Amino acid sequence: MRYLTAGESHGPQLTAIIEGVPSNLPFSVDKINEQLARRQKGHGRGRRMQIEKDEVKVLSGVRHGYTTGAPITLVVENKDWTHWQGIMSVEPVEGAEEKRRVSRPRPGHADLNGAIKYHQRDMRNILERSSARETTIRVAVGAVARQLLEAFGIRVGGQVLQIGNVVAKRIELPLEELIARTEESPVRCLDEEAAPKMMALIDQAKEEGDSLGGIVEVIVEGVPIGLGSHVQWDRKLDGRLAQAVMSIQAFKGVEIGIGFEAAGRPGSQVHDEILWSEEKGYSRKTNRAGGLEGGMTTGMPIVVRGVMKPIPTLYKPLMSVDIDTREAFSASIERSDSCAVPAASVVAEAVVAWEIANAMCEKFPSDSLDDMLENVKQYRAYTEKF
Ligand SMILES: Cc1cc2nc3c(=O)[nH]c(=O)nc-3n(C[C@H](O)[C@H](O)[C@H](O)COP(=O)(O)O)c2cc1C
Ligand SMILES: C=C(O[C@@H]1CC(C(=O)O)=C[C@@H](OP(=O)(O)O)[C@H]1O)C(=O)O
Repeated sequence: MRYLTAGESHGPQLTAIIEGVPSNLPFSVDKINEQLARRQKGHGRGRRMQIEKDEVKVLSGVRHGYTTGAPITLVVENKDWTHWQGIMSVEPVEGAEEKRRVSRPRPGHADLNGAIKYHQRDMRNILERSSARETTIRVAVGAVARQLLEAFGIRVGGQVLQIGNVVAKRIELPLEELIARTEESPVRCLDEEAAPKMMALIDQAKEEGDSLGGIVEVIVEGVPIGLGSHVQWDRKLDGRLAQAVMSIQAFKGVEIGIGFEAAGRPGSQVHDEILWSEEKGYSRKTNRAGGLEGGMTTGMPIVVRGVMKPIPTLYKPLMSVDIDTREAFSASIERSDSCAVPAASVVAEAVVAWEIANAMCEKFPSDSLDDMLENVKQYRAYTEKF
């Protein structure tokens, strides 16, 4: 499978075309909207989230509730566009190019590098596309991937493990329960002591005109052994997951399993001993590898974490240089999120779901769900007996 997204933050809509989704997959628009709504929640978001109410339109590739195998087109409209029509107009509009022109690059954003690279003197032409508004449509794409994974009993959940300097206890629960409980938390955190502290810290940062980042974790359960491959660098599933998570706006680090902690531990406390039983076949005593060895799934839960930097737009302004005058200025802003870690955890789940669904389609014949179900069933029986 593959997909592309298009659309600007304040343009009329975001669009994705997904190619290669197996035919005959039961397809629910409501399930996509559920994921879009999850992404819009979370303590610390700015005024834009009060304007938007993200809902998907499906324009192709689905008929009478099932995929047909043809490319699927997803669209989410930007409600804010009504306020930006002239400024974002495709056709020239008199005077509009000067209105909301951006000549002052924001530190921590794509503005300056993009302007230089693409020969733009109005940095709006960069920021409109680099904005994390684009994560909306990636969550919609991920929601399609989730529906494919569901057909094989593969579930994806996640939690927030850190916001600013508040570190949560990592609580292990059956995945269904974890998914239900994180929905109840405005910061998507299961640690009941840490969650209120995270919220208070976000409020404090907002008051002080500052911003916060954090750590999110994604867990995938029910994956067969052997997705991905050790034979070529770009087929290694751990590498592909890292790229997917790192591609989320503001993500600066990724780890799988115990990740960075492995550096300080002796090997005896890193590697997972192999077990075999009549009922389960092969498994691991522990899951420090986070479900991946040699670029392939081990059949244990996949555990991926990502670090999000603090939001770069600050009400407490940082210094920059105006590209017209080359004079220093201190940035002024109208609105921004103070913390988007809870929202980003939903985005991380979506991009991970996509990579796993894609790996499933590579491993098994995937023109139709019928082919795929049959093959996965046979393969699972084979791995249990191996
Ligand atoms: C869900 C989400 C919401 C974000 N909201 C904002 C925001 O309101 N203001 C802002 O300056 N950056 C925001 N960002 C981060 C920027 O989009 C990102 O830092 C920027 O595009 C530069 O890219 P880089 O940090 O990946 O290098 C958000 C990121 C995510 C994932
Ligand atoms: C719109 C979304 O996030 C936006 C991401 C973003 C950025 O610079 O990345 C900046 C803000 O947009 P605006 O400048 O319009 O207030 C966020 O609201 C969204 O998540 O749907």
